Amino acid sequence: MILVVRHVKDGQMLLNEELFSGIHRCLPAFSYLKYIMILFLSKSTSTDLVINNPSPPFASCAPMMATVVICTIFLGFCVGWLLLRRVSSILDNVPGPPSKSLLTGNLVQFHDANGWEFQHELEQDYGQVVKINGILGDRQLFVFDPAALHSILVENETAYEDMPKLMCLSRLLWGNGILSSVGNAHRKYRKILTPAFATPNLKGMIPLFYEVAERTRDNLIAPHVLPGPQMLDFNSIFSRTSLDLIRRAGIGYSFDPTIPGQAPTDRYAEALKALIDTVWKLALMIPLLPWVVKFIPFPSLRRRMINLTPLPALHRIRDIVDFMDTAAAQFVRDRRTAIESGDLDTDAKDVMSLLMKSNANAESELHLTDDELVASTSMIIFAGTDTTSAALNRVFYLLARHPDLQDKLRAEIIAAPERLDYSALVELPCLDAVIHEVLRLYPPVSPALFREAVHDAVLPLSSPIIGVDGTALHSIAVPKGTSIYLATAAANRNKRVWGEDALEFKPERWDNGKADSTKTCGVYGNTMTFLGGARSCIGYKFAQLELKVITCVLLRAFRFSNPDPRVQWQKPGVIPSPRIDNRQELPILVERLLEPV
Ligand code: HEM
Repeated sequence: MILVVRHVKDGQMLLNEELFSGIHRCLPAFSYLKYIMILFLSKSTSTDLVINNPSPPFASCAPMMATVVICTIFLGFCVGWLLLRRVSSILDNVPGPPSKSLLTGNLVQFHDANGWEFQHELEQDYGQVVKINGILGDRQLFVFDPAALHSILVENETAYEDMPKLMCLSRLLWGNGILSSVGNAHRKYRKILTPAFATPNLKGMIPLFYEVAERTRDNLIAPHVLPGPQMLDFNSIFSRTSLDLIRRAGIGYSFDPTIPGQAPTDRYAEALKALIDTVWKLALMIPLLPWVVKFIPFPSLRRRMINLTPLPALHRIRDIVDFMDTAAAQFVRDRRTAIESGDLDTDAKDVMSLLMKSNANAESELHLTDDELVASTSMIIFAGTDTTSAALNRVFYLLARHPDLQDKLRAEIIAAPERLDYSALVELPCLDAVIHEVLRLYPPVSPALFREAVHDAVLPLSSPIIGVDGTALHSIAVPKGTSIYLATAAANRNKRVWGEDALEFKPERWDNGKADSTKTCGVYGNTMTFLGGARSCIGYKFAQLELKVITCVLLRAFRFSNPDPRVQWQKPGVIPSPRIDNRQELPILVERLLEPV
């Protein structure tokens, strides 16, 4: 599908061997077959020329028939061999749901809009590691055992990689950056990006968060609630707010948010949203990407093929990627010029300014090229936008449904100064508990996090599961190429970690740091929302601070209630979103508490 891009280096493409090695290894044999066909055909041509030696009836068809027979036998052999590989596996003893289809296994149930429910069933009905069926009976694992997650993300991290297919997708969309790199290249990005997210820099970003929060209050909400309580669509408000947050504090460029009901004026916001939706429409083609890149290594040729392919979604992706790429490249050029000419505000606090300033002085092995900076810009915007708006949607939906909790939280906020600094924000106990509990019970990126075993490995288990044959399994042997779903939502609701009330929304569980006795490798408090280990979310403190600032500013000014009862939380892509009749929407009743500024 998204064959557009510029930066793809052939050698970096990895194949999902478990799914593809069979077919891949057959390719030389297919070429051989083609060779035989050519031989037969050329032989047939030459017989035609021997006029004086007439052939018996059907003789001229014989080579063709032989070819067809050989092809059929060979193809049958290949398909049989592929299926045989699936017939028995070392993972068969791991319990899991029956396959729904020979072709797609459980994947449709797992990934459709209501996939959350199916995943919830897995977590309720089976052990902390569940086997599900993939394409043509490929065995995959759904994992939320704390010891197994620790092994995948920390202890034995090099044995597992982010899905090569998704890496390939993100490299094609944005180029080489933190989300699309592995090994040393990834470590380089982490090393140069981490300081931008360190506490002293985050402290400097808080005024930027307030600026955006107050703009949301004054421009997006207040004008609509002047005549009295109003139902407003908070999904669109928070989409604009989260993009504004990342543009202001992430890349240091701001724009005026649009008013709900009017057409959005910012093309970048539209482009980002449209990109994710459109890519998801072609999700079934993602597994083919590493192949496409391998066999069509030239971006210009891939582009020509896209232009010729009559798939409107593909053309849309091409145009969006072009647009985002141009915008990010322009941004990087302007920033570099400003740094070189000394015009960049020395107090600029946004992530990209900090990154580009430190990049200008970085040692050569850490230095990022302009292309890498362009990729980083797009990736930071991508990673920090929909995630934040999904979290804001949940926070305000839950506060609207829990009026007592909302009143308690508002009282805490009103008792504090209007603009809080870093330490005050992290110390408001009710605010801290609400944000932690929302992120625990409803992780915004879930359950769409994948890894693939790059060599044979063993998954340790914190408690044994009972295998299909009735024996207790204390660990699971994982063959190379196995796809693994990191079941973060299931981990966050694991009764063995959180107790019998794990499924309840109870912010008070965070009182006195009760929820904090370490049992998992999550970045804090046993939650896997931001993952753990070397690829954990680099922006997790940034994200929590922005959620806190928005909550403080909006709860001071408004009361939220009565979310539309038709709202359903669905997962059309990787991020669950509120929907009514298949439209993304979150109507909540809002009334003004303060005089407008
Ligand atoms: C509530 C909001 C957020 C959630 C739930 C979230 C969650 C995550 C998760 C689960 C990952 C790991 C993905 C994987 O390895 O497959 C991740 C990675 C990442 N996140 Fe976030 N994120 C959030 C907000 C942000 C923000 C605001 C930023 C930037 C300002 C950000 C930047 C990143 C980056 C750059 C990575 C890639 C890290 C790496 O590969 O080393 N995230 N995020």
